[in-house]
Amino acid sequence: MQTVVAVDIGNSSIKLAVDPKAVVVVVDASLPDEGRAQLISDATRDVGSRSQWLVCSVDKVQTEWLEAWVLTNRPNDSFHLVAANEISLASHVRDREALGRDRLLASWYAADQAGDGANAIVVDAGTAVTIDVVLRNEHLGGLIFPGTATCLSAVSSQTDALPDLAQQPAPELRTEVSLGLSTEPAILLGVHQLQLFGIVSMVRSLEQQYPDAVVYCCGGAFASVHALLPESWSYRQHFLIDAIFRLKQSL
Ligand SMILES: Nc1ncnc2c1ncn2[C@@H]1O[C@H](COP(=O)(O)OP(=O)(O)OP(=O)(O)O)[C@@H](O)[C@H]1O
Ligand SMILES: CC(C)(CO)[C@@H](O)C(=O)NCCC(=O)O
Repeated sequence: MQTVVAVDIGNSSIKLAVDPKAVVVVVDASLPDEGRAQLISDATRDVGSRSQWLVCSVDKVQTEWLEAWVLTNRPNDSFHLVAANEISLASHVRDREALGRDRLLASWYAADQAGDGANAIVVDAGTAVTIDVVLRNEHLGGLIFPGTATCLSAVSSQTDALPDLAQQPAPELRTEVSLGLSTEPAILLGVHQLQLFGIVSMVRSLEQQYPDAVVYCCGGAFASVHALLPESWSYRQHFLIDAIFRLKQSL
């Protein structure tokens, strides 16, 4: 059987897996070309030729780079970019092509996982955070706002005194709001708690409006805080990768 390499290209990382049960390899998009190429080459070393790369992307430059890498290094493979019309979920958004492919795919998969036409809310906390609502198998629309690292860089570039802490590790968070005792912890706690508590309160409001919605959370920013999410929410670290393997079954 043909191997599928599932690839999720975001603005901060390329994630790929060669099997639904395989470890997902996360390649930092800011690495130099050789570094990214090495990680991708290692991850696909044992994959047979004539594999199909099934790619969901929101970053054109990374996509063109990866496609060129596959063409040069694995010329017998095929490279398929998931198109909006391959995702069978109606959406109320005005321009379906402009809707992030990751949002459309995650919404379709959330509805699939919730099952039986159940309502779903999907939160993807990456470079940008997105929250999308699916009601009775229709995507209603969503929200987009800057993610943690994006906020940390922005608050530094827009001020004179604040350092850029985008590369700093996440502080330990609790269910109550904690205070910082100097500038750096004040910024880190402020931004990380803004993300966590902002997401929780907006999604709780959506849950009131759309009762019985199943909530799915994914994206890099949940890596260190998913234990603090409401218990009924489902944290699925690599939701988009799972969605690509599921989509393959319906193509
Ligand atoms: N261990 C961590 N703890 C907290 N936040 C993290 C951690 N690792 C990554 N992040 C955050 O997650 C972001 C990257 O997440 P991810 O790789 O899911 O983004 P992406 O899919 O490339 O972005 P997008 O889909 O928005 O284009 C980083 O910008 C950073 O804010
Ligand atoms: C918001 C991001 C960056 C999140 O990955 C992506 O979904 C995107 O580039 N969206 C395009 C705009 C939109 O979804 O309306």
